Amino acid sequence: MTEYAVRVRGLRKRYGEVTAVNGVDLDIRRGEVFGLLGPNGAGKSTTVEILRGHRARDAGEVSVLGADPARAGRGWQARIGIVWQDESAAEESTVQETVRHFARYYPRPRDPDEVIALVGLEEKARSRTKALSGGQRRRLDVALGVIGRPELLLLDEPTTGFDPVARRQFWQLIRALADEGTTIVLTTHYLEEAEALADRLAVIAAGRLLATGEPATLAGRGEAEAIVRWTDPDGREYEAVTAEPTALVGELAARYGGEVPGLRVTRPTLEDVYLGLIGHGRDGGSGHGGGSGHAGSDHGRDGGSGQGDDSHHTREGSKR
Ligand SMILES: Nc1ncnc2c1ncn2[C@@H]1O[C@H](COP(=O)(O)OP(=O)(O)OP(=O)(O)O)[C@@H](O)[C@H]1O
Repeated sequence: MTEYAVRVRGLRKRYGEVTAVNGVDLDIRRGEVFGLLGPNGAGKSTTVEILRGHRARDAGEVSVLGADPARAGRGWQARIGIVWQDESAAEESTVQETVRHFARYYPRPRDPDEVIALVGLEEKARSRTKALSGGQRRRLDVALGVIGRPELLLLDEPTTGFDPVARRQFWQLIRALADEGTTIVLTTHYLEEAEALADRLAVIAAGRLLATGEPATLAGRGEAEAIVRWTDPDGREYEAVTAEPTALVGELAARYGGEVPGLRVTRPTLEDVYLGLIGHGRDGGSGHGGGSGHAGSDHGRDGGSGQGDDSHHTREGSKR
């Protein structure tokens, strides 16, 4: 058994004139929760479909659970669970019948009633699937994805349409599956979901990999300086970028004789880093790389306004 559940090298896929995947490399370790982020049309679904063997590639090497998806057989397929975008059709059969039916396809399925409870559909177990709400149907999709006790679970935007409580229940389920050793690859547009679940992330745009890493350190986020904002009693807003926010807050507290008016101290969020990577950072720039930490921001470039000292880059009247 190799250390990796998924290895991809130089993956390319075109649809006519459109290059959907343009030379992507991925290494996803066994037992890892791996998030794929990227704007609409980035190539995420295409990549996941190729990993599953549902789509042929034009070039590159792909190994999933030790096999090439283009040539792997039924035994290999049974080791993989999937939750696709808009998958389930409205049916006359009930939730329970549907889950039991799918369980029969697998050699070592989970208990269908347990799975129904895991996805929070107990009260709907006897409802026809056509009577489910959009979010409930999505939960059924998740149930069908995990019923076969997969070694690798591929989830394409699994929580679209979930209410906030359902989303958190789903996160618990994913963490429980990860604790059991399931490798999980998920695409999502919810950055808080990526942050909550993923051990590592890849950001792709226009079919190319822009960055990979842990959510806390992606694209220099770990070393990024803090932004300290405050409002002068005369109403002017200030912000300073500093590696030593505590020291600056101490200086400000001394200057204002106690409470610093309108004080806020922030570090770049995953969203800041993501937007910087895909070229929609705070400066609206085209920053691909985000090596500065505040990916796409212009902090620290236009020096002081007289407030603060050389260790903090301060400017006045900034706005988000
Ligand atoms: N079956 C298809 N035929 C032609 N073009 C396609 C097909 N599927 C995807 N594409 C194109 O390939 C590109 C990548 O699409 P893909 O669905 O992989 O993106 P995505 O990152 O999953 O997007 P989203 O976040 O919107 O789901 C897009 O430009 C899309 O229009």
